[in-house]
Amino acid sequence: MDGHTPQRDRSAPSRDDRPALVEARDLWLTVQSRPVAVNAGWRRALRLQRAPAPTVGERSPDALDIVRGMSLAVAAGESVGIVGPSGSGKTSLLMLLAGLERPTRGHVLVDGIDLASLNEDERARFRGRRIGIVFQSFHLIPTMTALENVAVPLELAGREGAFETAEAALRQVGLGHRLGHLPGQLSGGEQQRVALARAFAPRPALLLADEPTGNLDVRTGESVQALLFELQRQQGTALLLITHDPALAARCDRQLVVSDGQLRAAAEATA
Ligand SMILES: Nc1ncnc2c1ncn2[C@@H]1O[C@H](COP(=O)(O)OP(=O)(O)OP(=O)(O)O)[C@@H](O)[C@H]1O
Repeated sequence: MDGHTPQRDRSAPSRDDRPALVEARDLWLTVQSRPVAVNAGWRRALRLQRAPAPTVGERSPDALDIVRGMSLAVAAGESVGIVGPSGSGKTSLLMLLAGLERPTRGHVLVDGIDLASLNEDERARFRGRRIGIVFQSFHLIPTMTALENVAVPLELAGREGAFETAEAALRQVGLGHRLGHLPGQLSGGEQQRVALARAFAPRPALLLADEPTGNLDVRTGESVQALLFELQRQQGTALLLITHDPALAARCDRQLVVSDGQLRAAAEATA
């Protein structure tokens, strides 16, 4: 890893005393509530004064804590449903766990690796090998066929036989007959199946799913859910599933609730 030795820490137990696959320790994410940079022309036109930059270590008066001390441990193969009101910080948590957002404070360990100990390229490579992500709006590359959408990330991760693996993954999600079609030629449910094939093809240890059926009608959503849990169980993947649907969250081994930037067990949240 570029001569860089990531920190390994396997000491932290998850709730059932197995070493945690994912461990988030007291995560905070603070953003500025005002735009940081306003074009100088607009600034003059609007007669805005440049806000004085806070000195290092000083908290800006515009700081907004959108994640406020979240801690979490997920064991290998475990599924966790995360619910909570809109704007409470669910997607922000997922971005932190994926290493796509850097915590202002706290640490994320996946498979014993502290994501902060990796540089950006190493984090991207680590994600490519160990973490799959499924978004509500599919996030497929529109100019690539279904097969390319699954195969290219495998190739980029240096996998041998990327196209064969991708084809097998697409057959597994029932799309063996649509390999050469572009996302725009596929229905929403089919596009999400491609996204599932792409996420599971590298056999990740962790799958992060953000409202994976939020853009689908009820029937299509149910078939995508069934497929998601089938692949998760088959591969023994840990799953962190964000949803507004309590019935979908209830299909997971346990549920957590995000509220106002904090994370609680579902039972605590209703008590
Ligand atoms: N980069 C950012 N800059 C400023 N505010 C942000 C940023 N990212 C998220 N937020 C704010 O943080 C809060 C939490 O957002 P987040 O997307 O995590 O909520 P959520 O629980 O996933 O919501 P939803 O269920 O509607 O998707 C929101 O108020 C959002 O506007």
